[in-house]
Amino acid sequence: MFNTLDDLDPEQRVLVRLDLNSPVEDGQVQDNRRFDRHAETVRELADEGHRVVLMAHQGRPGGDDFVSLEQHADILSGHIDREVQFVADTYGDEAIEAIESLDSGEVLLLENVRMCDDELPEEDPEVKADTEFVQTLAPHFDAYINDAYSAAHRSHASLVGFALELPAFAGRVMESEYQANSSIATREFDGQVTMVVGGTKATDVIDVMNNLGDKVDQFLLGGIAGELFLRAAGNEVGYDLEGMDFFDDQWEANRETIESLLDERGDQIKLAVDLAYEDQTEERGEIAVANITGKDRPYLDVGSMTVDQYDPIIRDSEAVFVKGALGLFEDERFSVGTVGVLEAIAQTDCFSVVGGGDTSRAIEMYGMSEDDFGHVSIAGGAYIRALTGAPLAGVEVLKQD
Ligand SMILES: Nc1ncnc2c1ncn2[C@@H]1O[C@H](COP(=O)(O)OP(=O)(O)OP(=O)(O)O)[C@@H](O)[C@H]1O
Ligand SMILES: O=C(O)[C@H](O)COP(=O)(O)O
Repeated sequence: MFNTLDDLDPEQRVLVRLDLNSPVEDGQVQDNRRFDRHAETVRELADEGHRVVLMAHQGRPGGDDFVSLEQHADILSGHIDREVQFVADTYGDEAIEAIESLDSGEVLLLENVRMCDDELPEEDPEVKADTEFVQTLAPHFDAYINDAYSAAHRSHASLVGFALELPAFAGRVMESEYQANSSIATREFDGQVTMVVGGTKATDVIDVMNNLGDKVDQFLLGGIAGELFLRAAGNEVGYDLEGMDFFDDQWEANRETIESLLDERGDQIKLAVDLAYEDQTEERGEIAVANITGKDRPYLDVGSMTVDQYDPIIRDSEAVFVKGALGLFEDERFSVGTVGVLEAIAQTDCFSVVGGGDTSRAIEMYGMSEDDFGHVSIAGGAYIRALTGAPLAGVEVLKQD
């Protein structure tokens, strides 16, 4: 399929693309699971005595989180227990000097690749390979390693250009993410396959249903997306109240598609039977969907009866995939749905993949162990594409014929 670190010659000068894109609060880069995961690849390369040069991005130009990678070097250093040098340059003289001064087993992080003009426009790999950025850096290396699975849906220079100029390899994160996340599209399961879909984006849920309808036996819905399906089924939910902008635009754009999905795949689609809200005393209240008569409050989670209905379906499944949260789990009062399904998955020995940048955070937040899941993805946009079988530009260029 593609070459991995097992195929790398000894003592190489390696250029490694990671995805260290992180939340930034008041200018402070927040440590997160991406550092921990990529640490495995970086540690292995350094332990093997390669000269390790890392590339990554942070934020998008113009955004508050578009910052230097200096803090990332410190955070990563803590995860691999060795120094990560940093140079505030990507392919200028300063960067080249730092690269050329590296010794065996040393690690250097270059500046945010999105600060280079050549990085961002989405173009074909051949065009990216021909940029000054790639043409200047590539001759200083023996091999290119892409570990940035979660950014691999972007056809940017650091993700697709170097693979055409240097022998290319998949890092450990790339390998494991690719195998797990593509499995629903590529693998046959003996028993029932269940997909838990929620979150805020109706189009993600629609894409998954359109592409995987024949592979998945049951879709268990929740979240904002689930409310839109409930509304299409004739319930008085899924409306924006003052100050909200979750529903109206999505309803207008997706109403017909949702209605036809309910018509065509109604047997496979399980909707919430009750929902949770914040009551007058700021506690969690619950109401059966059948008893909702007015558009008077936002719903923030699926209810406990819904969790009771979803739980046995999960326990009877051979494989369970999760995309998107069933409620606003960041607030403990509205974590019941998301945590309920995750606990059911953790307690069974089904094959499972939990993804979505936000959703997988619930595992750590509520004290569950990643070891109880088959795979917990660190990808967002790349995960939904992989689920639906869409190719990822950064993976395609790694593939061997
Ligand atoms: N009823 C709800 N009201 C408000 N927010 C909700 C509700 N249900 C789910 N959410 C929010 O949805 C978010 C997850 O949605 P999203 O569609 O972004 O899914 P994801 O797949 O985890 O993330 P991403 O696609 O960004 O990687 C959670 O942070 C959760 O708070
Ligand atoms: O955080 C992510 O999902 C990836 O790093 C991709 O970032 P992007 O959406 O800014 O390209």
